[in-house]
Amino acid sequence: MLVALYNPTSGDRSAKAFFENEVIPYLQHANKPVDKVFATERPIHAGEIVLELVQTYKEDLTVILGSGDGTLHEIINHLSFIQGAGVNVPPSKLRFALVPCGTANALYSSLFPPADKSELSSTSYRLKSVQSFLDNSPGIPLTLAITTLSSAPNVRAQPQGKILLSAIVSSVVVSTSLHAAILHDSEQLREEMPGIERFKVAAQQNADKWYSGNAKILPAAKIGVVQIYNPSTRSFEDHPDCDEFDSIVDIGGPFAYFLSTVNVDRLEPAFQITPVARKIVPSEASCDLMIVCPLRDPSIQMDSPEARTAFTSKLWKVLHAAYEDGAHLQLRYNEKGEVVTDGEGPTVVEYIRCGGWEWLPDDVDENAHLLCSDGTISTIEKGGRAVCVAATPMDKAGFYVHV
Ligand SMILES: Nc1ncnc2c1ncn2[C@@H]1O[C@H](COP(=O)(O)OP(=O)(O)OP(=O)(O)O)[C@@H](O)[C@H]1O
Repeated sequence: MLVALYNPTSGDRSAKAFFENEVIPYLQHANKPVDKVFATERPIHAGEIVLELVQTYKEDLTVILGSGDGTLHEIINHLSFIQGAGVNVPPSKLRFALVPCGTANALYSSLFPPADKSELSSTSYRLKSVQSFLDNSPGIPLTLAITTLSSAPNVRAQPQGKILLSAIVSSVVVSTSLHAAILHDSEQLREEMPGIERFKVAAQQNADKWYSGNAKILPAAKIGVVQIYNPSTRSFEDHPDCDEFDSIVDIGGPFAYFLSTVNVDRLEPAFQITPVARKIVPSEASCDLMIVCPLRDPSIQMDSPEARTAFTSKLWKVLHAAYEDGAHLQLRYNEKGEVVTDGEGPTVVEYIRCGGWEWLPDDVDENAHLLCSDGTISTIEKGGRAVCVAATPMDKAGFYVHV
């Protein structure tokens, strides 16, 4: 069963025209006509359509999906939680050929890195995953990041307790701190600013915020240690705080940036925030974690309003460098705390490869309670925490993308 499914409201709303004029005729010419075409009519609809198809056609289903990352996120979550509690990834393989129709298309542009900006709008570029499907590529399984939000321990102890755990499955990004704050605030601005300028305004609103909490970094199962990227050798090493007796790494805040990805090295075609993710391919399900802790800056001794203001320009340097082929990993502090591209000073960014992580926001810092999962914002309860774990797809199950 071959179906085309598109979200007509994704990105610049051109999915319908692109499917009618390009995708469907292309498949027809290749002697693989689609059996059915679906357009989503509302949020969650994509998940409902695919669930019904999976129940009927099981293994024998390929979806040509025209959307951004958000629609894929909805499908994955709808299928994963259909039994109410716990994660229940579909028991069979579900195959997708992706057609980028969204605003950012993080997954597509990571799997098919564009040579330059002009390539993004070319039909042949947008049909690369469809072409892989036609070429009978087996597809690659998506690693899933499963994030569980839990209540405070005292709430958990109450006998009449309500639902205490909720989980979200991501195939692109899970973040807290600045990235989550920008996604949260930009959503509130959507009405008055429909274009991408709302992200810039949200970034300005949050420019000098730090986020208080603690993180525990967990090793991937087979490697058994947390790994940290060394930009000098351009390779991963065992994290120095990790040994055979304690494989968990504790990182104390405050944090300016805390973002983890699976499957992708970028969140937009040029914004390579976890650039090593696809250069050094992980050998098992792992998250690539990009952290900026301002107190690594030798010129900052303590958290103060002046220190936060002074740090803003350094954080922008990091984020701008991510647009230059992921050059932020090479940035270091000199003795004066200036951000430089040479020397032996501490790296501005900590780039970690791990099996997962736990985020414990400080009760008093409301901003640290926001969590972004593929663009969806959740709030961690006071006293609660978020635990994110990368999951290995089983042999004959999971979500596959033609690449
Ligand atoms: N017919 C519809 N009307 C309104 N919203 C819809 C409809 N169909 C789907 N949606 C919603 O649109 C949201 C955004 O879709 P999608 O992620 O595909 O595009 P995008 O946000 O432009 O791209 P990206 O995630 O790559 O930035 C989805 O989360 C879904 O809930």
